[in-house]
Amino acid sequence: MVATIRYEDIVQVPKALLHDHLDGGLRPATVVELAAEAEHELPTTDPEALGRWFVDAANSGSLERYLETFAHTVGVMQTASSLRRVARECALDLAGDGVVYAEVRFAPELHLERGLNLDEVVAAVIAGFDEGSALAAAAGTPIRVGALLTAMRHAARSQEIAELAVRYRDTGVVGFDIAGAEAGFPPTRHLDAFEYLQRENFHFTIHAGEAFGLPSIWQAIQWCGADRLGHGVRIVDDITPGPEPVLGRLAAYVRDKRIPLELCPSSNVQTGATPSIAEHPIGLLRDLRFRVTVNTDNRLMSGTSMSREMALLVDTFGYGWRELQWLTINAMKSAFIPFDQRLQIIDEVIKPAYGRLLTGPGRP
Ligand SMILES: O=c1[nH]cnc2c1ncn2[C@@H]1O[C@H](CO)[C@@H](O)[C@H]1O
Ligand SMILES: [Zn+2]
Repeated sequence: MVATIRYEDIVQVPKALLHDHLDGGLRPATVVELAAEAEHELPTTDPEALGRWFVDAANSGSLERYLETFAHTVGVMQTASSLRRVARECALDLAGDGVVYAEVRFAPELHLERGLNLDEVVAAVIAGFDEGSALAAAAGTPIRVGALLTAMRHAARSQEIAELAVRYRDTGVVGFDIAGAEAGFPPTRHLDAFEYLQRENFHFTIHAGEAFGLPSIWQAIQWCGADRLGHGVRIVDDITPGPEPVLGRLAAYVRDKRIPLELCPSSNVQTGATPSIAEHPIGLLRDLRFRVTVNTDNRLMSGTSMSREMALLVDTFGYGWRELQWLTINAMKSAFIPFDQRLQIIDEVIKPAYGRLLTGPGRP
């Protein structure tokens, strides 16, 4: 089955992406140019070497050290024009990689160092997504990009960011998230924000079960009411392996309620959440039919793309088009846009394209 899937075909086929950080996806050349404008000092100003530096530095085995690399992206995203450019290029790069639907997240509170206010940050990013999407459509690779506003879990601005997200819900923001170091910063610190979002009938995901285990996932779901789990990969700690794996109560709840797991294979290896792609629990979680999705997390820090993450799964687990379609439909079902719009993308874009690959000449 592996031989029947070519990388170019993976790029062509429509993909949906739910977990991608704006400040983790800059083009290395853009970091270099923006750093020169901002007088921000980089480890190197050669774009190729810089791209390698990000991947090497992020290969630390620790989420905290992985997150240190963001100083060089957030540092050059402090003006409306730089934010707009980065967002425009993000939409274009995702569309060029065959992503038809993306939710891209960023933390407005990290972009206030040079005088922007929170609203200006959000407006600049949304303008960039809109520009990039219009250019992508003109180039024949249409994409829809929604923003998720992230609050940093070690900080104390989550209520404010949640209100900001709701304010922009009809103009490009589709949900809310918390991110940052997980150990020591439980999601319940931000309970007020989550309760506010629930009262507003808004959507949110929570980074949980990446650098910390089951208590974090349990709080995210049972205390905070998360719609989805950012990573959630440590849910396997509640599954006893064997020929007939046994699910604990939390794992059973997550599967029974179809709570989407935003798995990010390459990122999980870099932060030490799993030793290798081959040992990544995505194989087990798929076999057990959890609502698994595959994502990039930070394309710059992982030197990756949606197509590359899928190709890794094809190479490692022998996935074919059927599995890639399942992952894509899972992601689209789990998106934060209205149900009818999700269905439309599934029925009119995703299924026809995979259908052709599943039945085409030489295909299984
Ligand atoms: O995998 C991750 N886990 C937790 N936090 C992350 C991850 N990737 C990025 N960020 C954090 O999210 C902020 C907003 O995008 C980034 O600046 C980074 O600090
Ligand atoms: Zn993330």
